[in-house]
Amino acid sequence: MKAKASDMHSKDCVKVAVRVRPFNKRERDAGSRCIVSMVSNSITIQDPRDSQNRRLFCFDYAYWSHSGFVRDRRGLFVPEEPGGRYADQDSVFQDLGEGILENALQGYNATLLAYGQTGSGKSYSMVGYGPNKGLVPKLCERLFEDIRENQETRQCQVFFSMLEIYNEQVVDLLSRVSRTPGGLRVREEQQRGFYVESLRTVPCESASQVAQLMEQGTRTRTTAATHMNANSSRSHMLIILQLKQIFSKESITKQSNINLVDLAGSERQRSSGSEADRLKEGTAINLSLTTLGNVISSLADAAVGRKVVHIPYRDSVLTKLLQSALGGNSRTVMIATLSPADICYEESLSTLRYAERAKRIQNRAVVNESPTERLVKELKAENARLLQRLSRLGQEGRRANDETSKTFK
Ligand SMILES: Nc1ncnc2c1ncn2[C@@H]1O[C@H](COP(=O)(O)OP(=O)(O)OP(=O)(O)O)[C@@H](O)[C@H]1O
Repeated sequence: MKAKASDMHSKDCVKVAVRVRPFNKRERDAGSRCIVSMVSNSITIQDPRDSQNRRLFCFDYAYWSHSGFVRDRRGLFVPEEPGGRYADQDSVFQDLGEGILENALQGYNATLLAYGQTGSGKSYSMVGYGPNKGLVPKLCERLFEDIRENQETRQCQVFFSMLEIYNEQVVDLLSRVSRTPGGLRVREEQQRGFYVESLRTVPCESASQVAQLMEQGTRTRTTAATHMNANSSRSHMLIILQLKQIFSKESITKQSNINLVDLAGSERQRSSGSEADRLKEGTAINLSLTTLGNVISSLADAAVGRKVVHIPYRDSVLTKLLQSALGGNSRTVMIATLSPADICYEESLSTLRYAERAKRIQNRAVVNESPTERLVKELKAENARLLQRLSRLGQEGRRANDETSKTFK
């Protein structure tokens, strides 16, 4: 549980995973060809117009979820045969979700970002559909299991928030009151960094309570999208789990934030709306994603020693809220999702390039132990050391006295 000192100041590269989904109906109907192949952690994409043009990428994890699966009696997509290459929700969780949870339990902030074009499998990986639960519900189940198993050694509090960023406006997906015109304000404090003012944070005691809140949030998101005549795949969804752990015996409090981010579809937005809508979308909707790309590029350049004067975090709401996740105090994982189809070549190649840049980002995560508690802990240790020394000196003093009195007898 305790982070090693060497861990606390070392650089953590953003871990990147790529996942390829099965063909969808449209792709099957179009007789699409699979242009993506994977061997271990490397992935090759082939230009459908030029078979000699292949690009190879290597990532921390590569998940083949395109073929080799069956639907079992429970409705779960599982490998056709034991040990088959199909990566199911469980294996993705074991690699990515367990690590995120472990980091949060150690006191690190942790972030998981899903990036990819609309319909490439972001929501499937993050939230899941039906019995095929994704990373977020599985992570919550494991978190509350861990809390129950260790309730003798620590007390835990979990707070849940869910928000959406659309057109650079923040919408609280759990708020019971009507939407604030212009959205909620993003503020900055020196210690805390950027945060959303008046965002509802709900204390939670079980994974099922979190699941209910997520359902409520998803409903609000769909309604909001309809209300704004928008498509929810054009907004960014951010779930924040705040975890507070109190270790009374050691007088330590650890606090960590888990950010779970389902980004807007990364494809170039083609608006079917009015001229004014198109203008607005061209600037505001893409602004957060474009800025995210710029932040990632600048950080990737900085990581390879290029001179970078300015990281443009402040240019969009999303990058303000993700500042600590990108180049800051967080252990961050990105899952980039791909369609395997030839008709999606351009978008898939651009996702892979984006993911490759993200891989170079270096963060500096630290364990968030409460300083006052740490001080108490340090003072207690110092006190114990002094008492021990005093008692040793006392014994030595007594022995010396005894020796002196012996000499003078
Ligand atoms: N790994 C997978 N295995 C099986 N089916 C998948 C997988 N990934 C995605 N799918 C299916 O592909 C479809 C599109 O996936 P999903 O809704 O997750 O895309 P998305 O990227 O979140 O899209 P949007 O940006 O519109 O939210 C869904 O029907 C989903 O069930």
